[in-house]
Amino acid sequence: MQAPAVPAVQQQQQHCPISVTSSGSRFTTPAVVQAFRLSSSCFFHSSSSSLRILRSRADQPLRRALSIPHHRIEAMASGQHAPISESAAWADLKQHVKTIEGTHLRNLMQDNNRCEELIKEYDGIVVDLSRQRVIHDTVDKLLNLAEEAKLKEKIDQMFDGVHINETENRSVLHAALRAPRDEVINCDGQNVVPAVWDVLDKIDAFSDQIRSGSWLGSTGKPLTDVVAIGIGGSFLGPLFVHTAMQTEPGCAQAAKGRRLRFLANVDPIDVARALLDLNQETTLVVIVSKTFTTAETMLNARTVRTWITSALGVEAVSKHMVAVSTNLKLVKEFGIDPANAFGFWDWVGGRYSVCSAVGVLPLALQYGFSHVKKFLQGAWSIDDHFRSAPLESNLPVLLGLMSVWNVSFLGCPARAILPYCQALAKLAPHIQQVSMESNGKGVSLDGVPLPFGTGEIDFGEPGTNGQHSFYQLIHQGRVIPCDFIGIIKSQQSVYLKGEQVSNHDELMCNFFAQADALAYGKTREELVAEKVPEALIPHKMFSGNRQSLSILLPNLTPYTVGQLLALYEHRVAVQGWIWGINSFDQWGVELGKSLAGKVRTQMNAARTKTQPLSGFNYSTTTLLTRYLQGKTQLLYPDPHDVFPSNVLPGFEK
Ligand SMILES: O=P(O)(O)OC[C@H]1O[C@](O)(CO)[C@@H](O)[C@@H]1O
Repeated sequence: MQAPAVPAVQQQQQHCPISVTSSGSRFTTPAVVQAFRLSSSCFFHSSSSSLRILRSRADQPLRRALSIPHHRIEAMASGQHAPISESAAWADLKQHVKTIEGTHLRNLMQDNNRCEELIKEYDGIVVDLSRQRVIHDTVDKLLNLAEEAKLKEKIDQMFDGVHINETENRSVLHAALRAPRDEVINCDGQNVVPAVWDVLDKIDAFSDQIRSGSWLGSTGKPLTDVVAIGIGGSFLGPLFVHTAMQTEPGCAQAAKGRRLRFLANVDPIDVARALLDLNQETTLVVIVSKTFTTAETMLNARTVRTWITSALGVEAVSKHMVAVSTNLKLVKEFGIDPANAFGFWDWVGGRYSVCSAVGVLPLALQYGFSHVKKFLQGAWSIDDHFRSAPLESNLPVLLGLMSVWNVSFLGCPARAILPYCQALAKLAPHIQQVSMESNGKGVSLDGVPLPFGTGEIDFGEPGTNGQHSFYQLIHQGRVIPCDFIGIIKSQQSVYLKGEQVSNHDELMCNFFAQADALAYGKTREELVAEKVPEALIPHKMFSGNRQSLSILLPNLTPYTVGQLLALYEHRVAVQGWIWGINSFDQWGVELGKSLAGKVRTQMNAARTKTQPLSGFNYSTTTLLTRYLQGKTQLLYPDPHDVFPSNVLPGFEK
């Protein structure tokens, strides 16, 4: 039998005699290699003498033996950090995977002490982590990883207004948006809380004027309908909260006679849908854009402005259009009175902006400010917990660590968000942006390519709808860690005579059943005992051992919606901090945007001057040509100011 090949690095370790002397210490191979490797985390993060050794000429055999590239050593010397995957805590968890692979949730769930330890509670929220593939040691090791990543320091830095969004040189202070009036949160030496409350007070007064009818449209009618134009973070968060509040009895009562619509997509179909059956005279338009430059939002804003002015005249803009932005200069240039603009700050990331005027204004217009204030209070309850609770009982921290465990160690790149509550139908799309735009990164904060994947693929649907859709794959196909979210007291109650349980209880029976079905599965023995025909047994077997976690809320009110939001926001940040990435920038969305600009220029030239396309590859040229040759509803070069009325009801010339 042939001897197994010795890896190159190992050969170097075996054959290359290394002797490095520094500060009176003598290092020899293989002990030195081993020691350096084992203590890699502290070595990488702090040991300047180790770095000196590695940078010196004499270190070269050691450098080769450790297989540390030259650029990495220079990077470390200039203050860059090694990826967390090179730390001892990470290696320990990698090792620990083997232990976990020898367990099954069916057995782990028998251990009541373990389960008790993994069920956490804070301010009415119960988080059950017992169906995660973890044992006591796993949590300890994950907490070591958190320490290695300096998680507590990162949390403190966020609340202290440090510019942790380094690539944009900004603080990350969305928590300040929901801070009580008397809280002090500094950014660049200034307490931002008073400025936050100035805007909230302005929204309170303005929304009250609109809702009470003391602010009237240009023809003297009350403004009962609101169209909020915005995309991405300027849309998904507000839509999530609106959907969650819509059926809550107090909110529904407060919204009587009012409509709130969102217009996000630049697709004219979305314009038609958003404006369907609306009357310009009774409609208030809120343009929501942090930058006020987003192409889709600005075209939609111009389109809807045309819809308003074509019916009511240019003067109507001051009564029918307001804006939310950090770019008040562009708001003014668009023609909106600065008095009708609601500002926020560059330390609020778009996907974290629902608690700024981005969400608060449209929601206050629909439900009244008092309800929205409770939503902010709920979010702050979690903020306060996040910044002060010890890591081992800190809900967002534990949730984040479980996700890192699943993604980076158990090899599960996706996560399903499964609220058993129709009012949370827009939670998954919102968290999809919060999570995937934040953590879908390829390089560390230092700009070094990461040797592991970050982020996860988030998707979800409310139960039980999802059960009749993609759960098949979750039960018998791929392993997708699931978040089950249940509500104790439903927003609506229905209990029919003669039924075994109320409608909400029926829903929740599924919530409880699914988590155990995934954890336990179904064995061959059980199927045999049920006398299932042999040929069907493989098809009816469930491997089980599929991890999930459950979040149980006492009810779904504005307050708990706020809690849920903050829980997810901070969980995503925790994951990013562990992975060592910047969760608060989003450079990855830029390339597509600029290429669309190139297509736009050529499309205009082709349509108006019949100029041939140039600079595109064969495939794009072929499809673009086919598109340009095809039938279109609109004629160039003779643009209409409005769309034909059959396409867009309300666009009558
Ligand atoms: O609010 P804005 O500036 O219009 O940006 C909208 C969205 O576009 C993005 O910049 C990128 O898609 C998001 O981060 C942001 O929420």
